[in-house]
Amino acid sequence: MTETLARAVEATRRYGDVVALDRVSIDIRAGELVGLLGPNGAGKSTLINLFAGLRRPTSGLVELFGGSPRDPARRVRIGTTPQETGLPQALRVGECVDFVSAHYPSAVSKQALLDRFGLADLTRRQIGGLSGGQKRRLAVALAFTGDPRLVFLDEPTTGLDVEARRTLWDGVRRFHAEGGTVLLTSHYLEEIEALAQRVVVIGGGRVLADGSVDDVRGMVGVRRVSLTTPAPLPGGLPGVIGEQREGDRVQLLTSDADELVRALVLASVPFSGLEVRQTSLEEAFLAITSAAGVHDAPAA
Ligand SMILES: Nc1ncnc2c1ncn2[C@@H]1O[C@H](COP(=O)(O)OP(=O)(O)OP(=O)(O)O)[C@@H](O)[C@H]1O
Repeated sequence: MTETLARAVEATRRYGDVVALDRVSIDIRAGELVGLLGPNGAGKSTLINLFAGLRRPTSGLVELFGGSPRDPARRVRIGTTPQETGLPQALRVGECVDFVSAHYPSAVSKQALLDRFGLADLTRRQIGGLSGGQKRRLAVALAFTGDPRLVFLDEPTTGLDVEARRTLWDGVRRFHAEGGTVLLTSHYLEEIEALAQRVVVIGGGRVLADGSVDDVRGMVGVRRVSLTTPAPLPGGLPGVIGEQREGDRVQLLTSDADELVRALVLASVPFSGLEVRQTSLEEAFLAITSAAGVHDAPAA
């Protein structure tokens, strides 16, 4: 059986009256690339902090490599990039990598690391002079310095332009292809779809869905039915949970596409250009979180 690298069993974390995580159970197995998806305040960072040994659960169990996440011998085998990082402004990029490498028994090659994250040209630049996106890429690269088995990335590409985001994705994919395990949070659904094999949807401190990208889409079973009609649509169409019209083009989100199309035909709605397709992960995500009464929408 595949080894479990990180595990939460019925883990709850409170901050005063706030229940940030509510009896969460999840296993992260060796070789997985898991996307953690959820609206603001869902508990994503709290879960990473528990796994990384930065916080303790109020109740329940959290394990890293089969033991306490607070044990330095275990923590040295993980890499993390928190949501916000403070880098030493006066150091050069290369010096910063050397500084972080010195904390690990087996650091990766500096050149290879900087190449992998598109930072090789910046080795001699002072960190204070880097752009926001360059600093973010460095912060993410530093998570990989100590040759970790497991990496936690909390919104790794926030604030990056499309090209920088893709460079970073390539770096993460390479690590994963070489056997590394990754748990990443993201508000970019495109990112989760591009990188993750497994998606855990979390909302209001609870796990709402856990499966492949396709499973999560399928779980809500929502389909998008598009058609062109000049006529107004009759009321009470089966399973419709959303409707948008632009001119004569109508988009319907429905939980039962077959019944909906039958009803349109029976009502003699004059339509053309019928299309039925799977929803995006974003639509599935919104359906899951709204069904669970989690109202915060994900940031764009
Ligand atoms: N140190 C803290 N003290 C008090 N409340 C906290 C603390 N850290 C987190 N919380 C609360 O716990 C809940 C979960 O926060 P968390 O940061 O884990 O969510 P998140 O899913 O990472 O959100 P975001 O997407 O906005 O980063 C929120 O209600 C937050 O306000």
